[in-house]
Amino acid sequence: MLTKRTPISVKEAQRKINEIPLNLMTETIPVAEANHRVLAEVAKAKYDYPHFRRAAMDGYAILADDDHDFPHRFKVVGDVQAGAVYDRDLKPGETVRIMTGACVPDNASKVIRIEKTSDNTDTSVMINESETHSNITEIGADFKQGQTVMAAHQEINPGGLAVLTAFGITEVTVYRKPTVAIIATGTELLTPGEAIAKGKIFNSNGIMLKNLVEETGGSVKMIKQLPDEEKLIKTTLNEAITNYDIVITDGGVSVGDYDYIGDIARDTDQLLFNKVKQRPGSVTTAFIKDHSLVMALSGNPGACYTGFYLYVEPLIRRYSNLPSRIQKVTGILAAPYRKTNEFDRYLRCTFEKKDGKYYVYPNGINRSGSLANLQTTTCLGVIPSSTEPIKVNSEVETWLLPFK
Ligand SMILES: Nc1nc2c(c(=O)[nH]1)N[C@H]1C(S)=C(S)[C@@H](COP(=O)(O)OP(=O)(O)OC[C@H]3O[C@@H](n4cnc5c(N)ncnc54)[C@H](O)[C@@H]3O)O[C@H]1N2
Ligand code: MOO
Repeated sequence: MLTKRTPISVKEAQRKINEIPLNLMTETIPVAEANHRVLAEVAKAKYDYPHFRRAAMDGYAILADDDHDFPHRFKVVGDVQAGAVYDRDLKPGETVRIMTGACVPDNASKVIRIEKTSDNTDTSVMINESETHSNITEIGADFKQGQTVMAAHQEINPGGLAVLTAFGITEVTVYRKPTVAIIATGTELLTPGEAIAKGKIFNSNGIMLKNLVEETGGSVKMIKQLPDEEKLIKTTLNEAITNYDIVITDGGVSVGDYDYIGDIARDTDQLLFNKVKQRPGSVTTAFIKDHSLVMALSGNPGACYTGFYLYVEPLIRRYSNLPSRIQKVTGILAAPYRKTNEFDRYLRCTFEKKDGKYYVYPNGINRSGSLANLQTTTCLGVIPSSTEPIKVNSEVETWLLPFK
């Protein structure tokens, strides 16, 4: 259906998405499943870490009073491997043979490395010289009891999992991932595995959107591929809206005869926008229904990809109380781009960093309907609308894309 649409700026469209109030929810999950989840509460040290005086070297523990006049023969009164404890005090002239990671006797002040000893037997050892370091890691060297081991709102990584596990923590409270439905529309769409046929194409946007959502931190709960049938699209869209936080559609959002998503958006009472002053993806549309955001991206692969980064990536990150991972820098357009644009163009580019400057190169075919450069694009260069082609070496706002 053809109706007049009023385009708004990208900034305004982003503002509208950014102003959607989110009901941030948390959930408690096993630490073993928490990699890349975002901690919602601070994690504190349950005890000092390490919680016992730990040998940092394989060697012999001695008293401070015996730490002089080497070489000096010591009586070996024990053998302490990691995990074991020698729970008596050392007496003058005594030592225990001790391994890295083992608990040092309370009154010992140093561990002399094995390399500095000779004539070792089960009952005696000659210690030839002292050490400048104690070779003992004192109680609480890493963390004192009650200290913050991980601040809230951090994305947990494998190193963080180690820190939490060091305190025997088995569960953490993290932000719940937003649930996402992805609905690709188009009677031309084939499912991978089907035979290619004239006029038909594979649903290449579906797999791209699924993986973009997942690597951003969303949970894809529904994936559909629908022919342009109004009733089917409406029913499926309503089912997705009822059940999920974000519904991403692609295709069918323009003004063509079968562009039903556009029609549905125009009928809603919470339309955020249905045309944006941008290329590619000027048809990008967003509306809210039943607390769910429907983000209707263009079916054109280049526009679908760009639309995800412009609007969906920051929204998914917000569900985890985190800023977008897109890094905005000022780049230098290092190769010609001759096309002029009525709207700002988010040009798919690559970049090179030299002497602290970002040199930005338009990446091959930049048409909205082209997907040739999607694998190799690493940034978007913003080319302002103009009647004149932009000059080489102009400064351009550059968005460095995550996971690239
Ligand atoms: N008369 C007008 N025609 C068009 C306008 C306009 O303003 N007036 N806008 C053009 C612009 S700009 C764009 S962008 C496209 C947007 O179209 P839709 O978002 O409605 O998408 P479709 O028409 O369904 O598809 C466009 C293109 O993308 C291919 N496609 C669709 N889905 C997928 C998918 N899942 N995987 C891969 N490729 C897909 C589809 O086959 C088409 O080639 O409209 C212009 N037209
Ligand atoms: O709005 Mo469209 O510029 O061709 O993607």
